[in-house]
Amino acid sequence: MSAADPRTAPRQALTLDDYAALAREGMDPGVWDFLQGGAGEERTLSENLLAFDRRRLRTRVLTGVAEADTAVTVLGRRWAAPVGVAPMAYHTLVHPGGETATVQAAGVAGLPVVVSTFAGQPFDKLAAAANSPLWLQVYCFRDRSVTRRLVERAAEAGFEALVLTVDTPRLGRRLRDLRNGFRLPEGIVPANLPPGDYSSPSGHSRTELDPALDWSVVSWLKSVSPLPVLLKGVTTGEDAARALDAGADGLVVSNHGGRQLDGAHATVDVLAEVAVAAAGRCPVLLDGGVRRGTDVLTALALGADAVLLGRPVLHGLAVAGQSGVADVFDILVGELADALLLTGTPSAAAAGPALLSPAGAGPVPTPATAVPARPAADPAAPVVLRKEELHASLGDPVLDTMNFLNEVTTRYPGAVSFAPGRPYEGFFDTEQLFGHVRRYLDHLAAEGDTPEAVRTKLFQYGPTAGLINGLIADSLRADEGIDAAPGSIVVTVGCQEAMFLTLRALFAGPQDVLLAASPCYVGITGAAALLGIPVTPVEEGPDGIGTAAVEAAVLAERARGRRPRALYLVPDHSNPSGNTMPLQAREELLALAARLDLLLIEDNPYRLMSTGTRLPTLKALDTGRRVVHLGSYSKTAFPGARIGFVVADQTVEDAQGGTGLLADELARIKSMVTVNTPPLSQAAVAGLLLAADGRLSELNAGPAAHYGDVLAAVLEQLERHFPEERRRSLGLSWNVPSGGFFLTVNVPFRADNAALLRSAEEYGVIWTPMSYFYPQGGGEHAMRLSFSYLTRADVEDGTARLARFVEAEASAHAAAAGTTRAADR
Ligand SMILES: Cc1cc2nc3c(=O)[nH]c(=O)nc-3n(C[C@H](O)[C@H](O)[C@H](O)COP(=O)(O)O)c2cc1C
Repeated sequence: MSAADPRTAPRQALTLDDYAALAREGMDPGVWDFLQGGAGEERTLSENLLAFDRRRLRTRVLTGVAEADTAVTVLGRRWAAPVGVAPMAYHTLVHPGGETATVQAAGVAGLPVVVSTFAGQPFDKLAAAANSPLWLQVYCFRDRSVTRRLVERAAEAGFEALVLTVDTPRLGRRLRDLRNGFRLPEGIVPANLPPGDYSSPSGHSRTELDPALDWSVVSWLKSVSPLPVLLKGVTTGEDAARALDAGADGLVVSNHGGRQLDGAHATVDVLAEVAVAAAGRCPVLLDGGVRRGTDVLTALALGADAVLLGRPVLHGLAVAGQSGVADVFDILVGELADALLLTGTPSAAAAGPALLSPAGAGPVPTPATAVPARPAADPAAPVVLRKEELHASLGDPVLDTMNFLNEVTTRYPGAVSFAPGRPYEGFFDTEQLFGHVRRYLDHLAAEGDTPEAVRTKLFQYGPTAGLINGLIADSLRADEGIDAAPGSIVVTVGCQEAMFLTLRALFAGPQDVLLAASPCYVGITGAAALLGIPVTPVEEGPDGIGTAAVEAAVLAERARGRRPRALYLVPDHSNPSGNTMPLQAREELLALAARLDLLLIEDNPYRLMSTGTRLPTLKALDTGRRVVHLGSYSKTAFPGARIGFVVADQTVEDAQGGTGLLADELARIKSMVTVNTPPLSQAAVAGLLLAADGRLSELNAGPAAHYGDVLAAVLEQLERHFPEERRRSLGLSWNVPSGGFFLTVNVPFRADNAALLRSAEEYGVIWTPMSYFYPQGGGEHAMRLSFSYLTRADVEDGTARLARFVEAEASAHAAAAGTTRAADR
């Protein structure tokens, strides 16, 4: 099949793409299409390449690295570079040397080969030619005895591992092959399978491959072979976790080179998710689109232990047999060595996330979107700024999370809205505001301030850390049992500024990650995005965030070479879920944080607005000063004041041994952000605190009862419209928060923007898609209902509308599912 002149090929081919071009020249077009093509419109196929193209590496200089070591160890075996050969059927199709030539080239390069179930040459012949590890790729047949025999043959030949392909219940729709009516040429048959008709790969896969595999296949395979089992085709964190539970010894992040589901993600885009879930417990490999040494390094930086190379190996083989494959390896490994050296990375094993852009692994603009130089502007024309020239974080979708919701709310003013997390306005009284300020001014006078001093306090720039820190400290002691010195408190412009200051101070470099409860309040993920801080979600359950999940996330991040610096959480009546952590979970989390040297950022705006027993805050239980406590007066006083605060009582020691508090550092940052929090606002809140002797809980007993009553109304109405039997048959459920402003309703259909629009337009009811609070995916079948802004009457009306909407969506969903099932039959 190879036609290009092998003597000229290596001279002409300087890159793997050069090899592809040469291979194509000499190949039968039908074979080329079979080899090169992907499924459907080949969007995933090209995305595999584009996703690498979008990434850029950070280079460190003057590192003293004169030569980089490309070697790695995988499953206890040394590979000369983090590169292996991906399993590909029928190497004999492109060169008579077939798999033997590939294996020989790999042996010389010190790289492993994963041999396909559909290899064109027998395992024992390959083993005899091999000088590096051979693994067997396994397809599981309907007739398990065929699979079993295959595996046994490989083990007998000395293969070292099994790679079970899990993304192929049947072959993807490869349109090029369908159009070409592709059939394997005579003589091209699998050498390690029983005789049969293999001429149509897709036809054969339909009749022979087991389409109904489940996780039990892993234990079955392990029961018939002592070899380690890797799963090829895992592309989500959830499946990675399941795979490890099922006993997998390794994972290959793969979309089959874009040959299965067209529309699947590029593998490099999902690699980090899988690597985090694997948490260093097993090797993680990646294939798909690797064409350059920098692609290999990018994959390592995102958490891969090694990559597998697919089509380029067949290109090299087609062009020049064993020497072509050898040249492909030389080019790729040489490029990798260059990339290591030029980024200042001493070895492949040392490659980590710091090699990627500061936002972690965020895509960088493609050349197509790069900004061209602009012609000199007409000096008289008003300036027009280009979005691409503003800071890249402004493109982060989290910043637009609420845009659509706001748009819908404006467009349907008559709808009942379960969306805003605002306090109820019935308790606000304009006149009282003057009373609060007056009370604070009287307090200052009683404390000995002269009228001039009072005037200065109100009218001048004030102390950056705040004016009313003493009153806040008293209130925290009276209400929360938190013993915080006034000097450890910084009064901020809303809690949002407190988050911003805290993140800025604590996160030192690209290796520092923020763990955040998932689902999560968008204010914190937005602040992290603006500051370029990577966020790793930690799943929250009905009892809030669990220690096992936190520990797994911390270990996973450490395995990737990153430092989990702090965990952000809302322990009481969380936004958005409404869940509350039990006391024991709080104590366990504090113990874990101490053990893992993790800081906790506790945000707790809703607890004093809730009736019933209040559990101690994390800060009240915090004997080791691990908790940075964020506070807000937006719910307990009024949001227009924009008063929040942070208790940051951690000691900070400088290189000379001098010490201060984290609060001092936060104040230094604040001095360059908002300078000080408006004194008039502080005065209004202080007056309120004084009115209640610091006990906001007492002052808010009325509003808290109101919120409790509205929450009860929502629960009653949901129950009325969906009694137990009905909701069970619909697949509907909701949580029962003990307070706060929110609850979660799980629905049997996708609660996305399209559904929200139908809900507003046809039923006059608005809610928030829960997926907004999962920046990395999740919550697609849940909605957040906020009730704080509503009255009982609103709730009755709104829930009736919501019930009609849910019933309609659920039956449309059931009808669609029925149609699909019928079509499948
Ligand atoms: C011609 C060809 C045959 C393949 N045969 C198999 C196979 O038998 N088993 C398997 O698990 N994957 C198979 N694959 C998928 C590869 O193992 C791998 O996932 C993919 O080629 C990697 O992408 P890349 O070609 O962009 O490097 C095949 C791919 C190609 C191109």
